[in-house]
Amino acid sequence: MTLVAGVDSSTQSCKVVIRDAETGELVREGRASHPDGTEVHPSHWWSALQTALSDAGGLDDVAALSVAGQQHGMVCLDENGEVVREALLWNDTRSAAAAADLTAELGASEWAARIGLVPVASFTITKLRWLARHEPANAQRTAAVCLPHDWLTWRLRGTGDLADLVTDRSDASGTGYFDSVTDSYVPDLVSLGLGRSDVVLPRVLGPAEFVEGPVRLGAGAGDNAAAMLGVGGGVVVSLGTSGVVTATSDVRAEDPSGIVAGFADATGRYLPLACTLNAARVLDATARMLGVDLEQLSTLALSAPAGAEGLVLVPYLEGERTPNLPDATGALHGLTLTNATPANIARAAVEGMLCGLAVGLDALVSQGADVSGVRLVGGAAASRAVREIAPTVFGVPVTVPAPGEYVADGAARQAAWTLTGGATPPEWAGAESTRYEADAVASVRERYREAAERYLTR
Ligand SMILES: Nc1ncnc2c1ncn2[C@@H]1O[C@H](COP(=O)(O)OP(=O)(O)O)[C@@H](O)[C@H]1O
Ligand SMILES: O=C(CO)[C@@H](O)[C@H](O)COP(=O)(O)O
Repeated sequence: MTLVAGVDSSTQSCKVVIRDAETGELVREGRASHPDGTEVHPSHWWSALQTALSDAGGLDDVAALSVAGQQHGMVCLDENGEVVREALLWNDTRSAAAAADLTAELGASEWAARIGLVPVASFTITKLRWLARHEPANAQRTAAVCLPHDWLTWRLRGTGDLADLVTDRSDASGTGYFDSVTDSYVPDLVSLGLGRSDVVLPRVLGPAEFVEGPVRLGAGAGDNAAAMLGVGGGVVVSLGTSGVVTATSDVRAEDPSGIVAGFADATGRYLPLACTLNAARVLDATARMLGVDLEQLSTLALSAPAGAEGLVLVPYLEGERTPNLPDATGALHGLTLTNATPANIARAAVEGMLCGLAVGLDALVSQGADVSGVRLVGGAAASRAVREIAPTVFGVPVTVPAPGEYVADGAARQAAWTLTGGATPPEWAGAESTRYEADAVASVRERYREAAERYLTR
């Protein structure tokens, strides 16, 4: 049996799956936690990867490996390959003013037309602008810029040579300085961010291309592109730290409102995507607030009626990206003496988180996506309340693949692709799915829309 490994270096943890390259059957797996925070030294990802790999039984019998990871994080390296400063992650909003400036400088329509994105604080280019403005010595010392998954692939490769940095088209398309139609970096946009363009950027490998390391190393991917490869297509809603709605397309999305980002996928196509900053952690915070665990939160939420008797939770706990409100805070609206119960609060948290994602689904539809059903993945898809309430908010049937690590699975499938070559990835049997159907409750979204317009800033 030939084995392949897939890695998901995500915001909260590192997961490794080892699968049979031919059938996709899961052979073993491992995981390790990442530290909290939106500013993290990449060495933590490296030690978590080592732990997760050893937890998964190591790589001695593995033929190929690909790393998928959280998108957009800014990893700056000096000319010796040392990390210049802690990486700023996708959910670090300190570059919000830089994003607004960059958008104003070219105009939203030109950004959308040139690279399919309108800058928001998540994208790497805004972090480079922040660095140039606030830490000019670090900006000056930066000899190479890469993304979390690129850096891990490079460390695995082990040469220490900046010229050996590689990436893939899906993650490059989220930087803000890569054109996924011509598949090339845009030097004037690198300059617009960093103030200069004479930095090393990772070479962009094709979907089945590889480089040599301790094992064959695939190009890797952004986590959302890898999840799409892992579940095998459709409209995917992922409820991890971020809430993400994605589909696959033959054309790049160019949305001047910036709600839909025109990313690339991991197969040579495109991945229109809308992303919120507030998903699974809204439930973590609500459970903490109510003094219950996640299982009890789910039970409480399902014991309350749809609409939580008028309670609406607007979940902007980390600020928000969709809509672009980096300084907004969350709020609980509609409290009365009768509806102020733990059950209603739990229900409002689940509904509020899902309503935030439904805004993204609407935006995908307005970009031409056919949303007749969604596939639910990510940590919070393990919640029964989330699975059962999702169709009432989204208004379409929801299928939930068997619990698994779909980002790491997509990376493993890419690793297998490096062994088979060809235009398409190897066919692996899809996971068993459970389908959830329920009538849409339109009033939940209507009341959320009204509440979401009212928020306090930090
Ligand atoms: N049963 C559950 N109910 C609700 N949330 C859950 C449950 N199990 C895990 N989670 C949440 O899922 C999140 C981790 O999901 P994951 O997709 O791994 O995130 P990320 O990819 O951003 O690191 C955590 O916030 C965790 O609390
Ligand atoms: O910023 C985005 C997508 O644009 C996020 O989806 C990140 O890629 C982080 O993903 P998770 O760690 O939450 O899965």
